[in-house]
Amino acid sequence: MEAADLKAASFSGEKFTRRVVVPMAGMVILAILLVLGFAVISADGQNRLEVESSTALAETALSVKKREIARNLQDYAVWEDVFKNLHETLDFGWASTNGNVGANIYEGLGYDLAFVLRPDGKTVYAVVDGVPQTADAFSIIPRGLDSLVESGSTGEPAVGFLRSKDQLLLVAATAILPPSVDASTIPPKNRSSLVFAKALDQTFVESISSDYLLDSLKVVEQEEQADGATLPLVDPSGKALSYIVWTPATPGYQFLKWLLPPLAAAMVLLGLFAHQVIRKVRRSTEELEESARTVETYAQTLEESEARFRDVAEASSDWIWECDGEMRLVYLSTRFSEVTGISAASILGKQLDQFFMKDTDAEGWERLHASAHDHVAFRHVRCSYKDAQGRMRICRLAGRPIGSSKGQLSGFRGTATDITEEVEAHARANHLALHDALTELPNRLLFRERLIYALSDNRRRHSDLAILCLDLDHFKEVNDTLGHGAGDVLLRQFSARLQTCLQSGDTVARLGGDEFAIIQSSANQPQDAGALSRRIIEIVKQPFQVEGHELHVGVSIGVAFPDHADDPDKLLKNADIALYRAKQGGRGNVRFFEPQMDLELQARKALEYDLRQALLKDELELHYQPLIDLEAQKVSAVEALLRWRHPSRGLVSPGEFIPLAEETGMIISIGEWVLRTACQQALSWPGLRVAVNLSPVQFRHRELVDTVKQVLEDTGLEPGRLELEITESVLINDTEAALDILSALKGIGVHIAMDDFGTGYSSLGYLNSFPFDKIKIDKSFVTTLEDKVKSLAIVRSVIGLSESLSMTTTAEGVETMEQAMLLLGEGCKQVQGYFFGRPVPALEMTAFLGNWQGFTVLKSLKTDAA
Ligand SMILES: Nc1nc2c(ncn2[C@@H]2O[C@H](COP(=O)(O)O[C@H]3[C@@H](O)[C@H](n4cnc5c(=O)[nH]c(N)nc54)O[C@@H]3COP(=O)(O)O)[C@@H](O)[C@H]2O)c(=O)[nH]1
Repeated sequence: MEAADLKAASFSGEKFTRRVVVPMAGMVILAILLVLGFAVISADGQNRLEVESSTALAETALSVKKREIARNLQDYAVWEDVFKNLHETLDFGWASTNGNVGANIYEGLGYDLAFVLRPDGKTVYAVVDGVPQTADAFSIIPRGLDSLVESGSTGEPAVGFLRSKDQLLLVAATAILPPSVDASTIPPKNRSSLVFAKALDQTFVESISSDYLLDSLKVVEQEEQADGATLPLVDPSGKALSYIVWTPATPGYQFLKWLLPPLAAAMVLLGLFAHQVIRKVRRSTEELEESARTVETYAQTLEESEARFRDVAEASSDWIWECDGEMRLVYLSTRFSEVTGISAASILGKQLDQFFMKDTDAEGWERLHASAHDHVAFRHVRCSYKDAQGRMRICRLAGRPIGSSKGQLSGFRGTATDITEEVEAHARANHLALHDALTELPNRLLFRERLIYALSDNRRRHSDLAILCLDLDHFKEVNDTLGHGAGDVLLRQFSARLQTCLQSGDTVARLGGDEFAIIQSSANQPQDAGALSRRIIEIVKQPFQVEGHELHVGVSIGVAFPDHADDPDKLLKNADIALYRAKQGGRGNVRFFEPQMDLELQARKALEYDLRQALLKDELELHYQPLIDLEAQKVSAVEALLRWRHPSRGLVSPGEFIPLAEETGMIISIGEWVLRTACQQALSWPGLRVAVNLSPVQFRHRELVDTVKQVLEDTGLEPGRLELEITESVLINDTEAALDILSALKGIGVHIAMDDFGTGYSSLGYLNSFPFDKIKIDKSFVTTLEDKVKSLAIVRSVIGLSESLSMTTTAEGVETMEQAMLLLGEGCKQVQGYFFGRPVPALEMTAFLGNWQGFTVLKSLKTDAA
């Protein structure tokens, strides 16, 4: 059934109510009304029949009473004795004798009145309520009696209802005639009349009522009852004098009474039954509706799913294929031609494996054939085919057997998904995941994989293996000065040169930044690793041409062998440790890993950890060494020198931990602490300048100038009382930037001293370019001042140069009086050294300053010098 048909077939509860419940209820109500109507009409009919029959009965009763009175009257009127004693003569005695026309008329016959009227109408004899008397009949019955008497004079009794003064009477009158004489011989006008009257009193009415079963019969003046149970009592002229009324039986109502309860019960039952039926039908209808809806939903879902399937089939690169039992292609969806460019007709009829070819998935290919043989479904079988242009494409096949109606295999049906792009993308992603994008060399991941393989192979073949870690010297400077673009070019050129040094089977990888690594397989280790390292160092010595610049960089190499570790990560780490040591020993070096190096590295790490804690645990402190102004003969400054009081290591020399702090960057926070502490301390030594050493790392830090400003502001030390000591090395790499920083510092008002002058490049050009406030002659010259002519010459020329540039000269490391005398003689302005005072904690320095007797010493020195 179509969805639309189902929809049409189903109808809602509302419709059900309209189409089924309402008509059914209407019919039931109509039936009830009809039955009720019929019952009421029938009851009414019965009632009317009853009224009619009771009316007939009442008429009969009256007529019986009339006939009865007429017959009784006739008995007396046609009696010889009556004719003789009451017509021919009037024998009152005879008449009143009981048994004649006396009390017996009342007591025996029940008539209330009896009259004898002469032919002239005169009442000659009367019996009233059984009492014979002479009363006038017309006085008692004033109206209608005369005509009744006249009618009865014919000899036939005339009967009618007449009214006395106070009651209604049934009256009968007839002529008194002798039975022995032919009545016609006596003319009517000569006839006497006998009249009987019976009052329609309660007794009379009740007798009729009981005799004729006329319930509640009574005489009324007006016609009361509308239902017809009434009968007029008319006088001889036909005028209604009164009415008798009674309550007729109501068999109809009885019938209704009898009928209605069971009928009502039947109706209720019928109603309940109908309700139940309707409920059931309604429920069934709703269930039907629900199932119709479900079917409709299924149908709709099916339709949507079909549409979706069609859309997907048309939109995706998949195509649908079908084979017969012999695995010959018998159907190809339209997408086939669109994707492959091949006409379906040219392929149909071919075996499935004639079109599709085995690809890298050999196991899948076997599975495909096994599935075809065993009639089971298969999927994810990767295979290839040639498209219309002859290009090799890769696709993924899935199929399931199609059963015939007899349950036999009638073929296979499935999908083919072209995954060429996916495979290519995967390969690309794979390549990207395993190679360095800049140099195209294997990356760390691939290097590690190869190393794992090489190590397992090495174990198998017992061949020797070397791992080389390489790091370009001064690469950072190239990046910083020429930019990252130039750095990238350099890295590419370097990687190209590296590859020329390798043998086939070796792997070179870029591990990150300027860090490279090589896996060298050779039967002659460690000699070959050494030779390769030297080759690389040599080849890198050749200048690189980068963006118009000729760059001279070196390379440091660390080498490790599986002898010390055959775990790939450990091996690489060992090579890295060796590289670190190579760099420490000066650039352009090669170092082979030794277990000792690892221990040193561990020690260094422990020191690094402790140093990090030192700041937090307040283990750092400053010692101060005096600087003596020879001219003014006083202590003019103190140099702040850092000390680390370690709980177990003891007092650690800055020479030991400052390089580590510089390498790890901790020097920034340590340096700031030194600066702040020294400035704060200087406040307690008024008039003295405090000298603070700046590490090259600290000097290059972009926040140096701001930090200095902030510290001076926070501590309130006058800027002119702070002297910052820098070494020549800060000027070497980027002189201009360094000069900018120096100018900024000078701008704050602090003094700048060139420390350790003579140990580095000793470029006099720096002194010209930037007017330092002071030059500190390194202690190595002072120490050898007496022995080496060269030292004296250098000291002398530095002092001369300083003077000409208006700078102060400070000679460091003065340990003897001789050195001091010599320096004084050479015109040196300031001296510093153990001879005058060793670096001491602040408290001791305060005491030293208080006890300073230097003037006398200097004076004696001056005298000696003179
Ligand atoms: N960046 C920072 N460097 C600092 C800081 N504190 C010290 N240092 C540098 O550490 C190096 C070693 O310093 P130290 O062991 O304190 O040695 C200093 C003096 O004790 C020593 N000196 C002084 N007089 C003499 C002497 O007569 N003979 C002798 N053999 N040595 C002497 O010289 C060092 C001071 O040198 P200098 O700084 O060149 O004035 C050292 O390079 C310090 O610079 C710091 O807080 N930050």
